[in-house]
Amino acid sequence: TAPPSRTPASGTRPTPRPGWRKALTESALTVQRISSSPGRTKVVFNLTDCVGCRAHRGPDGADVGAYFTAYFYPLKRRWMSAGLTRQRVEQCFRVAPVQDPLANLQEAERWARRRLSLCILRSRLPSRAPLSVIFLPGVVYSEVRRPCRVMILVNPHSGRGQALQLFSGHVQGMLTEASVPYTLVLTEHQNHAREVVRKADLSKWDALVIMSGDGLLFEVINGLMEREDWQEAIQTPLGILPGGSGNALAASIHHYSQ
Ligand SMILES: Nc1ncnc2c1ncn2[C@@H]1O[C@H](COP(=O)(O)OP(=O)(O)OP(=O)(O)O)[C@@H](O)[C@H]1O
Repeated sequence: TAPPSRTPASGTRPTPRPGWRKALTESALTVQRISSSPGRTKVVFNLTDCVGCRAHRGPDGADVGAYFTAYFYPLKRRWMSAGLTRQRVEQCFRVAPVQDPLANLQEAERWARRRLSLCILRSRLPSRAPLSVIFLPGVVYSEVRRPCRVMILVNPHSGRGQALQLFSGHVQGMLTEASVPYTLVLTEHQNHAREVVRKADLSKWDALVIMSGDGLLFEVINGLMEREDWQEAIQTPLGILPGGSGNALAASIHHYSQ
């Protein structure tokens, strides 16, 4: 087992640094250097900040080791700023207990899928809650099935017309890291989201997420309430990602979830 490192750049091979130990609890992944020398020897990754992980081979075909990469979004202070914001931290771990690349990959998959994924789930939930949650840092977590299938409605004209760019720049990658399958719906006119939600087969979705301002969420709620099965439909977990101009609801939900 090797220490945390950035994902190896294509064509490069990370320098093996032996003597690190990983420990996984329900709340944290700790990586500790086995060393008698002073200095920073322990790194703790809080699993509540982790959105997902994946196992993979390295870029060098001759490397028998396998890797698992975990994606964290811890709250960090920005340079010259007083407030804390979530910032992406990608950690790649090399796994090479034996000389067999396939066995090493299986071991990396074991870490990535069974151990880390399970711990991410447990760290987010009260002890007896079902193992299900939406993996988007900075939002209120709803209890939904995993893997959860999400319909994401984006109003490309909301705010300063940048909702789609915000989605591709900030959200899309995070959904991939968290292995959340989604369908993107770009609204084309006023009340489009309302119609889509009113007619949708909601059994296909575990959550509806809107990336816009308050107006689109208002449409989605109206669409749900206009259905014949509204009592069931309104139970669908809803998510809001700020993409509008005011974003009053997203701001207040986020504020009270802190
Ligand atoms: N493609 C579209 N073209 C024109 N209007 C749209 C489109 N998609 C949605 N809308 C309408 O735009 C209205 C305003 O959108 P929304 O509230 O999401 O953004 P905003 O006004 O920029 O943000 P905020 O409400 O936070 O100030 C919504 O009520 C919705 O009906």
